[in-house]
Amino acid sequence: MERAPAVRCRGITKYFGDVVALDGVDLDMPRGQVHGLVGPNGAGKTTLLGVLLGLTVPNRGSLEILGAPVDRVLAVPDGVGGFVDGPGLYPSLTARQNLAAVARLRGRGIDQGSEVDEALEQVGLVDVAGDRVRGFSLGMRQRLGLAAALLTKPRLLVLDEPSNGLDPVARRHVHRVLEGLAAQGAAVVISSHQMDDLAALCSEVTLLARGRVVFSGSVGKLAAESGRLAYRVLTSDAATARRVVAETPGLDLVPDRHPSRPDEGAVVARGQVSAVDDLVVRLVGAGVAVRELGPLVPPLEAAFLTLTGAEGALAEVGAP
Ligand SMILES: Nc1ncnc2c1ncn2[C@@H]1O[C@H](COP(=O)(O)OP(=O)(O)OP(=O)(O)O)[C@@H](O)[C@H]1O
Repeated sequence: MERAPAVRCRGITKYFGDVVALDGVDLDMPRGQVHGLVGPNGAGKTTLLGVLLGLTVPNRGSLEILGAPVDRVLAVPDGVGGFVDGPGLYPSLTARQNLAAVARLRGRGIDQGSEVDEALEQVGLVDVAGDRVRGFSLGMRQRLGLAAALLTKPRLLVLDEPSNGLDPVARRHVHRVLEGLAAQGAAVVISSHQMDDLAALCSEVTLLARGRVVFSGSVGKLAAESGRLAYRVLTSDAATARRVVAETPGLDLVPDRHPSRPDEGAVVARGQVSAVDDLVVRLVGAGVAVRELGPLVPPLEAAFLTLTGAEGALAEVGAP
């Protein structure tokens, strides 16, 4: 059983009236990893997370969680924790009282003292443990929701936009918690619109569009499938660099449409990674120093725009 993936969806379909929110989703999510769900607004991410949390019953398809088939009933499957659409919290109770309430409700042996303190510590809320949640910011509520989920020691943790409202320090904190959980063998599934979060955290991502899986696999594979990206190259000699780009097979020189970053020495070249490798070798051979080199649009974002049919947005940044 432990060998089974954390999640196995086959043909999961969900309608809301005439709207097809999920349209035959086949998906495996392994244990011991953070798996990202990404897609445009209305793609079906929250609906899928709701199915995993037992909040939404699909119309068709089969679901296995942690090796066990899930019945078509509204119930949190064993070993699963998390939340969608924000954590459910009691505003008039303090952070510690909220967690103690979770411990009592979901309990089975959760210590209302030490384990609650440990969860508060993990999400960095010890200093405000005695404050009422009514006065909490969005980011503090998000972290308290995460602490509540951690208390139940989930083997599958499901979170909708976990970085929503977090400042950079809190965001790092949450990343560490999620990575730690995955390192201990749990599966973590998050949805996010923040590509840098997904790139930093996720071993694998699933891209949903109009309720269908359009890609599922490693971030590296997704970037490779996005094809020819535009790279900005800052060198010691722009004129020679332009000539070398023009001479390098598989590369096109494209206008830098980022006038807000006026680097006289920068050129923008579009092509596969292998052609860009070749360019660097040729530049050095021509006595031109490469000072900076990077994709104009991060590969994950480029893949998102390409695979969801939003190439127009890519064209705006010189990467058609
Ligand atoms: N309870 C509901 N009743 C009716 N329609 C719904 C309901 N929940 C979701 N939908 C519809 O199902 C589709 C998928 O919605 P969902 O919230 O899963 O998308 P999402 O990818 O999470 O979007 P976002 O990025 O905006 O959060 C949308 O067309 C949405 O309007």
